[in-house]
Amino acid sequence: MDSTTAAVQLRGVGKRYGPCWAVRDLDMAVRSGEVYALLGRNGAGKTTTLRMILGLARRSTGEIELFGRRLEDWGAEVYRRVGATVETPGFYGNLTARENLLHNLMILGVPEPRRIDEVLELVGLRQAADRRVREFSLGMRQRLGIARALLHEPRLLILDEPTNGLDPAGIREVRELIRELAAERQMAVLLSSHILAEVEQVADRVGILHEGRLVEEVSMGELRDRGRAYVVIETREPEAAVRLLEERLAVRRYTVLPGGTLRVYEHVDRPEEVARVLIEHGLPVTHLAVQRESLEDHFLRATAGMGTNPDGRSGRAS
Ligand SMILES: Nc1ncnc2c1ncn2[C@@H]1O[C@H](COP(=O)(O)OP(=O)(O)OP(=O)(O)O)[C@@H](O)[C@H]1O
Repeated sequence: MDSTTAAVQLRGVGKRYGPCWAVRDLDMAVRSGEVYALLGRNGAGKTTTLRMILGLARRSTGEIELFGRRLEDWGAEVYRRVGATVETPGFYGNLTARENLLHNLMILGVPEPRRIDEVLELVGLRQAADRRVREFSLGMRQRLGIARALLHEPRLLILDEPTNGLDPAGIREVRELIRELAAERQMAVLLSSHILAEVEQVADRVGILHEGRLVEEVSMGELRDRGRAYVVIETREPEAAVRLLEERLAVRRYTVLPGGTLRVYEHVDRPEEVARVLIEHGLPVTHLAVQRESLEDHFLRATAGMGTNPDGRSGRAS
């Protein structure tokens, strides 16, 4: 595999259950050293996508390649390269963490018990190695699940909702672990989540999945560096404000959000000019500031058809 080959590549992948498409026309790729998050509401098709990649669900259309080779052309050895927490069985509560992992090592046919200490260290559970799993908190179990997925040193890690049910400290630990695996071990990490704030902090790239389709792909680096700036204006008379800005400042690119908040994608370097025009004409402005588009903006626009106000009125930016 050369450095440009994706760890996982999907082309036109779809899954139909009866008349309904759970996933449709999905094109995406994850490379080594990259954390890619599939973000979507419940039922968007995230788990179905991960299951197809793992060969747990048969796809209806398209091609999936792992490390440059079609999924069908791989034998069982592909599972030496892939670790996952999708549909994995639970742990034996009356066994210790170490005993559980030893059991998994035997199933995997990896004759290296040393590896258990390494992965427990990696996920921060070394001290708890000899405690019974039934005494573990949810966060510890989640990390133990990731440890199990790492036992055979996979190059691609697939995590379904890895921070589900964790408290803030647990979320941070799992997030740091994921970042470390990608940055320091050059692993490709593909995860699913419905929690925007989480994804924003862990992913390099985010694919927004909505009703089975990938509606937008956002690079977090780009978003941080060059997020599109706009002037946000709150006024009780948004329609009048729009008319004024069109007339006086020749504003063309704007959006009126449901609720009346106005976003103007021009004059971001001169917001005082915008304020002056509105105030001079007696328009009551309660808030005016320059902001940048966040992942939340992208998500809302991509999944809720945001960009037009309830009357469908908007400028070119929407
Ligand atoms: N075995 C199945 N039979 C029929 N429909 C299914 C099956 N599995 C999933 N679906 C449907 O496919 C769609 C996508 O489900 P999927 O579980 O992939 O979504 P998700 O984004 O992972 O959501 P969640 O976070 O709620 O699991 C849903 O409408 C779901 O009802």
